[in-house]
Amino acid sequence: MKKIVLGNWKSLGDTASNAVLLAALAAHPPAAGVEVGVCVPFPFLTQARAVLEGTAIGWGAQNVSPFGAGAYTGEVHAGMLAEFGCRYALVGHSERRQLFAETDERIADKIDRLLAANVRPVVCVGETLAEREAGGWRETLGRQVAALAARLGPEKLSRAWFAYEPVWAIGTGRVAAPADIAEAHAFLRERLMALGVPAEEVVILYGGSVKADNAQGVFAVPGCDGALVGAASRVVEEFIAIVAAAGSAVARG
Ligand SMILES: O=C(CO)COP(=O)(O)O
Repeated sequence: MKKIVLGNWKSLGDTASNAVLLAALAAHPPAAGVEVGVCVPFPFLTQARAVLEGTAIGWGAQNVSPFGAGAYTGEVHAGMLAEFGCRYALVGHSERRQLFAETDERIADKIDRLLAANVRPVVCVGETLAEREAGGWRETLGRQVAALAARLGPEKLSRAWFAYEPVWAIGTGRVAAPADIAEAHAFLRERLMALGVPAEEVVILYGGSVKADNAQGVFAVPGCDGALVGAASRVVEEFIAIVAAAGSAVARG
């Protein structure tokens, strides 16, 4: 069993604080069976690569253009991410869906572009608090993955990773209960398989207020392949402790 820990730096950081964080990560290689990466703002890709190249730790972006190269002012296309050595790119984060009106169709196009450039899409899905309270979380997750499948088909979908990120748990300190994570992951896995993705290809992380003190619990959830960590990924001791917790989970089997 393998565990994945990805940091999402969001729109945070500066060259000086990144240098401290990246050096600490490079000095703490993950245990066998743990894959670690950081998704950084575009201007810091060069810095991340300079420190992490040659280590086991990968780097990536938090967004990508739904278009290729061309007259798309302000956009960064998948080929550029590939050139900068990105192993991953987040797609469809709830902050982008909510604040930048990203649609499932746009998200599908981004996934398509990333796959063509050999950059792993990490697709974020998750329900809002209102949807959970109304008992509609299954409908939201089902709609989100079905829309992607309709545009991409199962083969492409099987090459993406997913992150279950309930919107109400992001940046709130309110981590989802292990039972809720297990239930949502099982539901997503079953849906993806029903859409034609082979069981062994399904990778689902959990994201939402993962910290050093709850990471063990998250990694122990059946069917949870790892964590997508926001705020705590910007705190050296926190992120290193989360990576260590993933190592303990792998060792426990
Ligand atoms: O959005 C997230 C990761 O993509 C989670 O953010 P927090 O860990 O800060 O809640």
